[in-house]
Amino acid sequence: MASRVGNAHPTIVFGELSGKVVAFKVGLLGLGTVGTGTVQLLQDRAGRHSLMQELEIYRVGVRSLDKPRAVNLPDGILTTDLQAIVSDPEVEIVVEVLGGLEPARSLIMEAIAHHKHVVTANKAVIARYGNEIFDAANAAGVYVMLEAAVGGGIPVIQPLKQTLGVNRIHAITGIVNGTTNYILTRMQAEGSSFDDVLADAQKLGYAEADPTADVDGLDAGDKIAILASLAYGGRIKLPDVYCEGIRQVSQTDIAYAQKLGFTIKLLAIAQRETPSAPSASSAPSAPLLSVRVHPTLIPQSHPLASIHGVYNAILVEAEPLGQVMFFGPGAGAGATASAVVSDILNVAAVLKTGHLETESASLHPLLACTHQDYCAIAPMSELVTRFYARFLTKDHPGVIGKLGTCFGSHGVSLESVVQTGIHKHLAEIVVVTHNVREGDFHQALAEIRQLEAIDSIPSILRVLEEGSGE
Ligand SMILES: NC(=O)C1=CN([C@@H]2O[C@H](COP(=O)(O)OP(=O)(O)OC[C@H]3O[C@@H](n4cnc5c(N)ncnc54)[C@H](OP(=O)(O)O)[C@@H]3O)[C@@H](O)[C@H]2O)C=CC1
Ligand SMILES: N[C@@H](CC=O)C(=O)O
Ligand code: NA
Repeated sequence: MASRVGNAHPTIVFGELSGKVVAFKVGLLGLGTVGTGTVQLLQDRAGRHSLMQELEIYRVGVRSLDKPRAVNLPDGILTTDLQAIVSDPEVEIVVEVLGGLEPARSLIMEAIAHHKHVVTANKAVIARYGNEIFDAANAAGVYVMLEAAVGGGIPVIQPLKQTLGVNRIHAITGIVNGTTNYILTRMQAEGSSFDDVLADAQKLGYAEADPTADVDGLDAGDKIAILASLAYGGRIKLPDVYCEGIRQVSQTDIAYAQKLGFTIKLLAIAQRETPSAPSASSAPSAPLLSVRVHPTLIPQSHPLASIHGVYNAILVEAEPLGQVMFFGPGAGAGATASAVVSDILNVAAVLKTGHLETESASLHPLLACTHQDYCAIAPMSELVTRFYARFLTKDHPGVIGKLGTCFGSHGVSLESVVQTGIHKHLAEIVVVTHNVREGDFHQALAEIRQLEAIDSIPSILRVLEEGSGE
């Protein structure tokens, strides 16, 4: 019998024993969109990596045994006792695809306590409880893998941990939420209403159980926190991540953006605010980061402007590599299952080497997450970006001049000013600024709001800063 680090339970033997292939037993928690895709992939192995032959779906935990399922499982596999799965001595790898915070978090912690390796697609849990989960996993000598948690099927977590690890990352700019990209794409292409398109995204299995997480930018916030943590080698406090969703993006702004040569995307951005070259002291200091999610006007020529529908893309700017963009389906059963099963395979591959079987074994440094320190996040007021703002004003002579004066007195320089006509006795004026400190822009707006001629400011959106990723 093989034994693993610190495992109090009798353990299964990996690989071949007396000529008989012994499988890695997988305990799957959840059989919804991603769980079903995972089972389908594990049951259809021909033509895929040969190590998949050694993965066995041992138990599948669900809420209801009566629900019709799209997959056939042998009797006795399906159970509502998820607790029993994470503590079963036979189970080697626990796959958590339940979603939500609880019981997902507790089950992951319990699986780790029972020395199971964990594969999860749950960015909400990892972004909030990554600290306790990775501390526990490192202490227990087990892996927690999360490729499916960001960008669905797109390989981006493993590249950040491995192939990109030798680079200094300047910025990550991503479309990382399939639901909102699908909504924005259809609103822009067809003029469809927000609510109708959201309902379609839910039917297609893209949206979270509570789609608020998608629409309000929180899902993208969780994902960029995870990416930033990997790229900058430190933990991220989730409340420091600024999140603004797409509810306020209107057809009017979509039309203006198009006229001005932009497209509107929900971007998740992590970038260094301090120079990336180390100082003469050579001691690596934690970089000051900007980590944020907001709808953004991006030039139609930008590589992210052509990412449509449920597709995601993550543009990484790195030194010495330069720009690299990861692109692919960011949600959906098959795509996400591809990431889940590749994580299972990675764990199985390490286990097959027998690497963890001795007491002195340590986790593979390119698969484990071992950060201890926190990254410093700059306040949004310090962000330097461009802005788009739409004003409704009384049709008085000299209004544009007054707007210009207020902006000018706060150092806000305007790139363009457009007035298209009168709506219900009000003039509509749209301005796009050059790069400006966000705090200065808001001070100018506070002054503008006091102007007698201003009726309202229905939209304020950020515009991708000049020189960013183009
Ligand atoms: N959908 C997607 O495209 C993607 C999803 N993800 C992530 O994957 C995870 C799963 O998402 P998805 O498959 O869409 O979710 P679903 O809602 O489709 O499926 C959830 C599954 O978990 C089971 N479940 C939920 N809560 C419990 C509980 N308390 N006890 C027992 N079983 C429970 C459900 O059981 P039952 O079937 O009996 O109701 C269901 O099988 C989430 O973390 C999500 O963020 C990541 C990338 C893409
Ligand atoms: N709800 C998420 C699913 C994948 O993470 C999305 O729409 O991107
Ligand atoms: Na991924």
